[in-house]
Parts: sequence; structure tokens; C-alpha cells
Amino acid sequence: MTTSRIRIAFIGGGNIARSLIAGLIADGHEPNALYVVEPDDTKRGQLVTQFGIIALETSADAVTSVEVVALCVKPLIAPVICREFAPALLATNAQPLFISVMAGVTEASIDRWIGRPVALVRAMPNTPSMIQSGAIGLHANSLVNHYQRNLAEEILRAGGLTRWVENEVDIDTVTALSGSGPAYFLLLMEALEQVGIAHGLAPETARLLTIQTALGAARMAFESDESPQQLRARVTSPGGTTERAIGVFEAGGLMLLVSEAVTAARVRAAELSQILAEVD
Ligand SMILES: NC(=O)C1=CN([C@@H]2O[C@H](COP(=O)(O)OP(=O)(O)OC[C@H]3O[C@@H](n4cnc5c(N)ncnc54)[C@H](O)[C@@H]3O)[C@@H](O)[C@H]2O)C=CC1
Ligand SMILES: O=C(O)[C@@H]1CCC=N1
Repeated sequence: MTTSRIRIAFIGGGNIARSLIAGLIADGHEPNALYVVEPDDTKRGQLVTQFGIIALETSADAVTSVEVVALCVKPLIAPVICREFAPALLATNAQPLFISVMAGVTEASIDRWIGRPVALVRAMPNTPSMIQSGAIGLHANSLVNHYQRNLAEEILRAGGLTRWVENEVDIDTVTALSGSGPAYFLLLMEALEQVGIAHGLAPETARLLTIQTALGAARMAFESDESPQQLRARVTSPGGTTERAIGVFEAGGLMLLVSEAVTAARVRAAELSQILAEVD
């Protein structure tokens, strides 16, 4: 079977599922091989009408009839849906690959809620996945075979760039770095925009110059063989304006502040995993 005909069921048809579905269809996946279980009538109707995918009544229908099940509900719903489809899964020989995008939900928790170990890939996407520009960390448990690993990567690539991590705990670091990361860059953009306005630029001008600068810096870093540090050195003329500004950032402890912020996010990711692991 070609990959574009692989049957994939999305449990939860919200933001992340919609972005993956849009990306898969743009990549040539057959809409009639994509399924969604979504209790919200409006969201479900939009997915069916816009993409031509198929709505299923229950998650039990999904897990017993497809090759890949993508768990795309909010973390607190995870125990509910795992328990919902577990009897149907356990009653058949179905061995679908599970892909979970749920933040803070560990592989062990999913196995426990289902009642047996399953082949599972944990994925940590970020919001730019909605425009196929996401950064997505992946971890596979030991039951995922080579074919399923490639399949998971191909599916998640519909949302953007994918990178595998060695250990499940690394997903907490991915969460803190790229999962939350868009907010860090957007915060810096907010600050630049505000200071531009404070110094007299028209709001629209301050915003557009900020956004284009962020986009240009990111594209330059992505397309160049040079490191961000080397590229930064090339903007920084000796005795010039950038050098003065960077000096202020360094004196204010920016590097340490970033390190503390990302470490705090990582600690919170681990805390959330622990809290969810205690849910029966
Ligand atoms: N939005 C983000 O930046 C990121 C989100 N994630 C993870 O992705 C997951 C989904 O997030 P979003 O798509 O933003 O949430 P969302 O709220 O847009 O989508 C969740 C969907 O699940 C549906 N749902 C609720 N109960 C259900 C049930 N029993 N069966 C089937 N569907 C049900 C809801 O109606 C909703 O449409 C979350 O677990 C989140 O942790 C991960 C990384 C980043
Ligand atoms: O802020 C959060 O907890 C989630 C995880 C990564 C992005 N949003």
C-alpha cells in the first residue's frame, strides 16, 4: 500500500489535527483514507466539508479499522479516550501505530490507560505547524518498528521539520525549547514593536519591520551554513549600533535569563507529566 493510502484516524479534530490533515492533503494524501472522531458538530462538519475526510462515530470504530491513530485531544481528556477505545482494541487483533501529540502525557500513562503496551510515537509539535512551518520533536517506544517509524515521520512532516530524540525525557526539553518557543520569539517581537512605537514609528511600520526582521533572521539562519553566532557577528560592526545594543543585552544577563526560562519550562513539563501519570 502506498503511504498516501494509509488509513489514519485523528481522535480530536482541533487545531493540531486540522494542521496535520491540511498538510497531509497538500502532500497528496487521499482524503478518503483520513478519518476524524470529533464531538463538536461544527468542527467535525468543517473538516468533512473542507477536506473531504470521513467522520467516525466513536474512537472504538477508529482504532479497529486504521493503520495509524493520532491522539490529538487535550491532555486531561487522554485517560477518558484511552479507556473509551481500549475494550475494542483489546477484543481484536488490531495493532495500529499510535501517535500522541499530547503535551505531558507519557508513554507509560497511555499504556496503563489502554491496559497493554502499544506501538507509540510521542510527537511535540508547535503552533507554526498550522502553516506547515512547525518544529516537531519525535520519540518512538520500543514497540515501534522501522516501517512505523518512517510512517510517523512522514505524517508529522506534514506539519513542518521533524527531529527524533533518543530518550522520552528529551521530549520535555523539546517542549521547553520549540513547543513553547514560538512564544519566546513573539515576546521579543512584542518588545521590539513597542520600543519602535515609543521612539516615534507608526504602529504599522514598527510591526511590519519587526516581523520582516524576525523572518529574515530566521531564513538567513536556516539557509546559511554559518551558525547564528557567526551571522550575528556579521551584523555587528565594531563601534557600531548593534555592538552597543548587544552590550546592553549581555550586561542584563540575557543568556542566563534565557537559560533559566527554558529550564523552568522543562521543569514544568516534567511536573505536568507527573500530575497526569497519577490520574487513574
Ligand atoms: N497548540 C499547541 O501549541 C500545541 C498543542 N499540543 C497538544 O496537542 C493536543 C491538541 O491541542 P489542540 O489541537 O490545540 O487542542 P484543541 O482544543 O484545538 O483540539 C482538541 C479537540 O479534541 C476534541 N475532543 C474533546 N473530547 C473528545 C473526545 N472524547 N473524543 C474526541 N475528540 C474530543 C475537542 O472538541 C477539540 O476539537 C493537546 O494535547 C496539546 O497538548 C502539543 C504541542 C503544541
Ligand atoms: O504551554 C504549553 O503547556 C503547551 C506545550 C507546548 C506549547 N504549549
